[in-house]
Amino acid sequence: MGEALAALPDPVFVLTESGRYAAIFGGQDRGYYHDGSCLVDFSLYDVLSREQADWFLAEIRATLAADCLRIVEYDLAAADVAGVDTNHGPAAPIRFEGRVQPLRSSVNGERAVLWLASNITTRHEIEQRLRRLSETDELTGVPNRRRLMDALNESLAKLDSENGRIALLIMDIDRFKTINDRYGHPAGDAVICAVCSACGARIKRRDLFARLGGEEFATVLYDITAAQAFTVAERLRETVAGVCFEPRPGEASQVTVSIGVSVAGPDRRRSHDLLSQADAALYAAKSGGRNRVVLAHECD
Ligand SMILES: Nc1nc2c(ncn2[C@@H]2O[C@H](COP(=O)(O)OP(=O)(O)OP(=O)(O)O)[C@@H](O)[C@H]2O)c(=O)[nH]1
Repeated sequence: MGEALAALPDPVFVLTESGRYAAIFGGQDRGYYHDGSCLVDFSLYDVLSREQADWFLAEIRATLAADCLRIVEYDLAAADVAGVDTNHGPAAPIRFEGRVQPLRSSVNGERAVLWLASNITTRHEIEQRLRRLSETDELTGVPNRRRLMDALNESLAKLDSENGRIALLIMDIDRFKTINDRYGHPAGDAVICAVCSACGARIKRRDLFARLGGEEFATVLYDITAAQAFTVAERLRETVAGVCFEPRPGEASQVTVSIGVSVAGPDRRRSHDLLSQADAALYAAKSGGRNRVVLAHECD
């Protein structure tokens, strides 16, 4: 039986309620795991940083309290664990999936869990790459509509109703169809990319600039008043107007944008409302002559 447990591909730890390694089985593949057998009889606090040990202990206790299997994910490098031989096993941090199961009988007089640690680094990297791809606009490399909506919904959910200060800018290139018609679709694409990089460079790191699709973009500005949001939108409008592109060799051209601005407040906390207000303001900017910024409240 002991031989069968030792042959398990993934390492299995018996960890007690006080955070002691009571036993370790399996995890034989040195290409995938380090040898953790030296940890037996040590406490999590002997071999890990306080922060990491606190996290493991909290998970052990949460599993004992829930009295059922729990699945957790975490990063851990051999270098983070005192006593483990870092020469035999992966050098980089490993992404682990921990399957944590309460044990029915006590171990050394304590309640304990079985902690099965599986190396999911490759799967995790693929998941991260797919997530990045699903949130990125293919043409420009900036965040796409999905990423913008997720960020907007997340921040609106956290917004304090008293001090709600998030602005949404929707920006559309003026008479973009004429660029495509006159110079061709690839030149139109180049203009879209130029607008993205010019605007992306003008907003703060904490804010988000995204391409909604076609020649339409959106910006979420955090912790900002309506007047400040209007100023940022004006700055973006001027920035785009100052961008020179060369649709044909030796031929310089410029584009302008119209921008609608809406601001989250106690009565405007749903992303749908913010979007439709900013859209209405954008429409007002277009019909007011284009190359301008309109604040939603002006067209209420
Ligand atoms: N090159 C390029 N063109 C696109 C892309 N997506 C949408 N378009 C074009 O963008 C143009 C948008 O035209 P309209 O919606 O009529 O608007 P507009 O000409 O910008 O006029 P206003 O918005 O009223 O100022 C259409 O010709 C679309 O084919 C894209 O990814 N690349």
